[in-house]
Amino acid sequence: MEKMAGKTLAEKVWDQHVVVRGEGEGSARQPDLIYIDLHLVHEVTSPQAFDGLRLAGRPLRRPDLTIATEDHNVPTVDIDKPIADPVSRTQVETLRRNCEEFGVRLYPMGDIDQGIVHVVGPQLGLTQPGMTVVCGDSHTSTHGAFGALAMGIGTSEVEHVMATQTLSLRPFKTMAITVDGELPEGVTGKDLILAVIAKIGTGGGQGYVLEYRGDAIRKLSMEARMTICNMSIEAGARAGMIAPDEITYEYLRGRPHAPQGADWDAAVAAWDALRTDDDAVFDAEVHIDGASLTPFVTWGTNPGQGAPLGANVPVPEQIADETERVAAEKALRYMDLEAGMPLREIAVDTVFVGSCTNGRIEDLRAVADVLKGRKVAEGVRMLVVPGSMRVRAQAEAEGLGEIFTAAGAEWRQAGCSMCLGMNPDQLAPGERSASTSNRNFEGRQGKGGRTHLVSPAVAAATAVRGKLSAPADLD
Ligand SMILES: CC(C)[C@H](C(=O)O)[C@@H](O)C(=O)O
Ligand code: SF4
Repeated sequence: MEKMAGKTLAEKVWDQHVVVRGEGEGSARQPDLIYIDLHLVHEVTSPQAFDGLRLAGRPLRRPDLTIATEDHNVPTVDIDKPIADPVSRTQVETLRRNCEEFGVRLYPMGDIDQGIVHVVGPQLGLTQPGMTVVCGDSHTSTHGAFGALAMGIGTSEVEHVMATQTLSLRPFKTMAITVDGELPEGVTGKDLILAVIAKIGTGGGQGYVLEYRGDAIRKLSMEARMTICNMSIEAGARAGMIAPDEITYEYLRGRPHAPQGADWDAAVAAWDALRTDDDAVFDAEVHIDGASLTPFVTWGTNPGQGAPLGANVPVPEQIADETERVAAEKALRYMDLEAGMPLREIAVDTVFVGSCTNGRIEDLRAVADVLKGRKVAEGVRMLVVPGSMRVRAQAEAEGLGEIFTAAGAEWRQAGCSMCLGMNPDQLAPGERSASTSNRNFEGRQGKGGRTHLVSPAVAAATAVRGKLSAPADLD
């Protein structure tokens, strides 16, 4: 980052936030102290941090830049009743007490602004281009879709940010992921990011901030951009970013926390200047031909074990790399899949639409488009879970809720839900899902559960056919 050439988007945002530059050069350079513009908080990773402040007798440095919501542990039905599970109830009650004591704005269950932390920030216009955003949550990378430098942090760092509004961070490397050409019809941001992770691997982004660029990215909606940045962490990256443009501004304009009037114009001028300079040099570059992509699904137990829906489950003996071969064998055993079988023949018993990856309004519209006039296959349970209560309200206003219910899906309240097994929405041992979430690790959606990561359109078509499918596979 000491280059004389132009700067990348990530470097510009970083430079604008350096409070104290670390001493030394090159690999010996000490971390920089970075100012944090927005700190998002949820019930899972905040209790110890608040305890730490309390023990040290310190106040929260900037309550006005801190915002909390309840998401991981909340049930998505009967939310007017006390949470039945004692662990979840304690988590949520602790967050409420802490927020009250330290003066943090909190969106509790039942509030119109409650929802998954990474859906709530953008929807309120809290997440803005050029900001540094942190949260004790790995999928904070979502906010990079706005041209923010957004990173997941650990609990001790959460405490540091609470106490000082700064964070000690090591400089990163930069990687450009350029997607040129036009995405074929039916290919979404989710398919694109699953293909990227399959290509570079779950460790491919380690130490890097990824910048997604190219024609195909420029044409994507904010929702799709968020899906892509969200899963940067699944490639091991520190963050993912997309330069702000008219689509970003259109999304932000008029949101409750977006700048207004003359402030808006000044903000847009500053945001325009954040783009990567033409002469900037990335530490690594990856190119993807957007036109070559098709709907993409995972067959294994990490997000990099994916393939085009039209392909077959891999045959481990044919995988040259030994580590990958052993991983594939293990994954197929856990997933109970036959090597070489067509992915389209994999039958599921559960379909989950939701999460911070794909629980936004555009995702729900895509699902409704497929489900309209159709039925969820017999024996398949389908959950549609909005990422926030506002997303739910909008979906209701657009008549989507009725479409889901008429098709036989369960239309729920907002939360992380079946993305992870921290609330009542879980897979039973041996159950198999098509899920729009971001992680397919062993037991992620419930002990012994098996997960195939898919796009919302594929999730909906799979619900109708009962086997992994794209909308084009339906009559
Ligand atoms: C609970 C939280 C710490 C975790 C994360 O950091 O990502 C969760 O959101 C997840 O998706 O696994
Ligand atoms: S929806 Fe899933 S990935 Fe996103 S914050 Fe919640 S648990 Fe983590």
